[in-house]
Amino acid sequence: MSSTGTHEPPGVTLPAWLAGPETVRGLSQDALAGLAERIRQFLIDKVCSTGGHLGPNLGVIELTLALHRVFDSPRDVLLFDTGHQAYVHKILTGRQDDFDTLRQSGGLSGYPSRAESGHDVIENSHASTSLSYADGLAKAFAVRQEHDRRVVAIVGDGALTGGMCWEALNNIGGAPDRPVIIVLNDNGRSYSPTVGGVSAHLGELAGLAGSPRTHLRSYTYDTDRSLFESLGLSYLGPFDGHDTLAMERALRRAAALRHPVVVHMVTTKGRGYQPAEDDEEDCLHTVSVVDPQTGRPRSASKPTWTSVFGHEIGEIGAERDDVVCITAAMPHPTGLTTFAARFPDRVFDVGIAEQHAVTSAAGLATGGLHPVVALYSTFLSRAFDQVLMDVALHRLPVTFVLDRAGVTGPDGPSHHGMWDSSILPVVPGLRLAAPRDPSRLRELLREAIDVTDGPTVLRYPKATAGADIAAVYRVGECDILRESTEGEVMLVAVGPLAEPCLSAADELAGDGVPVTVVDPRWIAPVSPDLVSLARDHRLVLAVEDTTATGALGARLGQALTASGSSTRAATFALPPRFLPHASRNQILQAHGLDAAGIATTVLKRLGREWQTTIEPTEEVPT
Ligand SMILES: Cc1ncc(C[n+]2csc(CCOP(=O)(O)OP(=O)(O)O)c2C)c(N)n1
Ligand SMILES: CC(=O)[C@@H](O)[C@H](O)COP(=O)(O)O
Ligand SMILES: [Mg+2]
Repeated sequence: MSSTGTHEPPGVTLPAWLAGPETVRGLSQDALAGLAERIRQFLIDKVCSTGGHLGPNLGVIELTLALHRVFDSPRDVLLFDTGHQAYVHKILTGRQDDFDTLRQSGGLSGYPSRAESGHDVIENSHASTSLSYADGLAKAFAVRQEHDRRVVAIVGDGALTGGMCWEALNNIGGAPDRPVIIVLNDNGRSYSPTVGGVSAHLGELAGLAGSPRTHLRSYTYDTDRSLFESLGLSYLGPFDGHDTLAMERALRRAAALRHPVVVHMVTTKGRGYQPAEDDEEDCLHTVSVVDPQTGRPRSASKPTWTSVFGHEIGEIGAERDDVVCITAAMPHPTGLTTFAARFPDRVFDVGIAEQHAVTSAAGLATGGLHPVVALYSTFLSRAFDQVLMDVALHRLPVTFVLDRAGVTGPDGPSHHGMWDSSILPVVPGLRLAAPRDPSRLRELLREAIDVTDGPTVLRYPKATAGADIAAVYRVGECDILRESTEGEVMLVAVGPLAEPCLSAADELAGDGVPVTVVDPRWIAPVSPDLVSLARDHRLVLAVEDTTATGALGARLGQALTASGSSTRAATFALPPRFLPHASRNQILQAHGLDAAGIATTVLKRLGREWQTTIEPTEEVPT
């Protein structure tokens, strides 16, 4: 019985015989259509219960069936770009029974996973990589003389706005005898409608420039040259991406060419599920646990770090007409919707193109503006050189706002934003801040946009934004959140981990261990005030939601040693390895970054094996 008193329909099941790709190759067209519809209902039922990428996967049901009927995975290699649209591929490769565990600790990954299946290749969820993998695999098969193996990349129109795709196309098009089959899944959207000249060109090819590609113009590719043909590839299409038979014929034609080829499939994101098709924002790109009747969350969401940023940048935009914003195809997920609505001429969506976003921001700053580049932490990694050389070398005032910093959770190892705090501090002149609460986010954002001689960075997690935590007093840039006069232990609380650090300090005080808790606010470069505060303590532990390698604790230890201090400083952070998916709190607890774990670690570091009275929660596989 559901909370609304109605009877929830029994879970949708799939035929038990659907155990591998070979099981769909003999189906009649009618049976295929029936199976596609059952898969559609299965996805709606399961993903509304677990959360995940609903819209993208509903749009590739018929396409994935056609792929597995024409190609012989895993001998032929199917490469899913970004990988968020590989649920149907997982169903067709024997994993239908695991969907109740989707994106959960120890359960099915939301992306391809080599550990799950030999049919899976690209694990990372970072867009625009599939064509480069395809280029490399095609070269490998040529060198190894495995000429019967086909390389098939499935790339979205959004991913195709990423620069790596064009670097790969340059190579693929330059090798006419090295076949690569590129299946373009064109639904006209990234999250929002895909932007730029590439999208407009695809719209022309599909016959409907600039609008959702729901109908096809008859297009004979011989008459007009597509961009792809200009690069040396063949182009087939456009085809109806929901007509399995038409796509099978197209894919067989493509394979028979024995030449690099783009097969243009026009699909509808969220196909067959009205709440997704009607969702203007992003066609239910990613859903939390939602009501399958409406596609909407069952309970109201609480203010998040993203929403705090989104409101404040809107206020700043009204005060500072030199502030402009850049997004890499993610205006809503990064909180820029309000700013875009209020200042439509001062927000730029550059497509899934983070490297370009950063250097375009350098151009904006050179032109006298103060750009704010809003990205997910994990995606900034691919634009490190642009931050270092195009922004910092020129001492340009660009502010980066990194959402999803630290442990993200269900999206797994390629999404945890656990590298920025170690990579960015090597950039000369760059200043990195980690707000502990909404008030500090607003305060630090304003401090950042007031910096005129170099890059500034803010980082915060994918989480609800907790209550404000007042400082007892401030020393330079550092906030003293709790003071102990005995100078035994100092916790350096980085960002939102201030809250568990204070809880741990309360527990330790009860164990007779006095603890000072300091929030540095700016975590790079290391503040002299922080070094001075640390020198007055015997043990200093920096508690950080990031990889331990090169984190603040390590840099603080270096500074203390350089100052001749005997104070021991250490980092207490995540292990320097890829962490599998689970919830954010499960992962933080599993690595001791909750109050119980922090208290226990302090006692161990002090050589006192006392157990705290806070019971650590259950262990989860890490
Ligand atoms: C480098 C990078 N930047 C941003 C993202 C976030 N992201 C995930 S899916 C997506 C949109 C992908 O659009 P498309 O390739 O057209 O696939 P669709 O969802 O339409 O099937 C974006 C921007 C990402 N995964 N990788
Ligand atoms: C595949 C991808 O990169 C995004 O769709 C991501 O999964 C979204 O993450 P959030 O749900 O945290 O916005
Ligand atoms: Mg798309």
